[in-house]
Amino acid sequence: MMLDALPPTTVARLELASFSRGGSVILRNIHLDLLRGQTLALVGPSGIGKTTLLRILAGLEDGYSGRVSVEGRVAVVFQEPALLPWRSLRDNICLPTGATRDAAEAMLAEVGLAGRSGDFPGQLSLGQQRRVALARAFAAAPDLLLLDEPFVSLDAALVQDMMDLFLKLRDRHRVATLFVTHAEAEARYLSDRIIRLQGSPASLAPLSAIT
Ligand SMILES: Nc1ncnc2c1ncn2[C@@H]1O[C@H](COP(=O)(O)OP(=O)(O)OP(=O)(O)O)[C@@H](O)[C@H]1O
Repeated sequence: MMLDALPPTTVARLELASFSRGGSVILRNIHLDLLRGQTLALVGPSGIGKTTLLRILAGLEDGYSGRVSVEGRVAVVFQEPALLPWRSLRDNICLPTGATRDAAEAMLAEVGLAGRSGDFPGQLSLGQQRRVALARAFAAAPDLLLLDEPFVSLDAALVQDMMDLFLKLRDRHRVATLFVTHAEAEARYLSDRIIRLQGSPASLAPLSAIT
């Protein structure tokens, strides 16, 4: 949704007065800007509303008061890779993004899956499927990238590989990123700024900068 023109470096602006679910206020008074080429990490305890905030930015939630302004395309990477099992890796990228076959294969090569474009998701490990999900997100040439715990349950070496891969793609595509994580070490490694959600999930959840 685009309501007002944003400053040129601002890809998305959230001005949330409140969001309620099941009669409880989950989020209140959250204002943030996401800037081109920058990564904002969102941390906080389980159940506080991190995914909800990300979903509001993605346009997947209504029922909030306030406004969300986004300039351009949005791509989301959830915890689960959410690939179509009956489609090849190439089709998993081309169909949702409109990328050409060549572009999809080039993106798969970028994430270390050269020559695998005709394979199916079931032939891949979870870590490899996550790479495809990241490739699919960047193939959409997003202006705003929303990552919801994309490295959870991967081993430490693979997390490091995935984080370095993300940094390479982010810098090339100059995307604005919101990165939701429990892992503050990941947040520090990847982001320009870290923000934390605090407070009871059933009441106010003010946001405060910690870096
Ligand atoms: N589909 C849903 N229906 C009802 N309540 C929900 C739903 N999804 C989330 N909630 C509730 O909304 C609140 C915020 O959930 P959310 O998933 O945004 O938290 P989170 O900080 O992302 O948690 P986690 O770190 O565990 O993923 C929680 O109290 C949760 O129980």
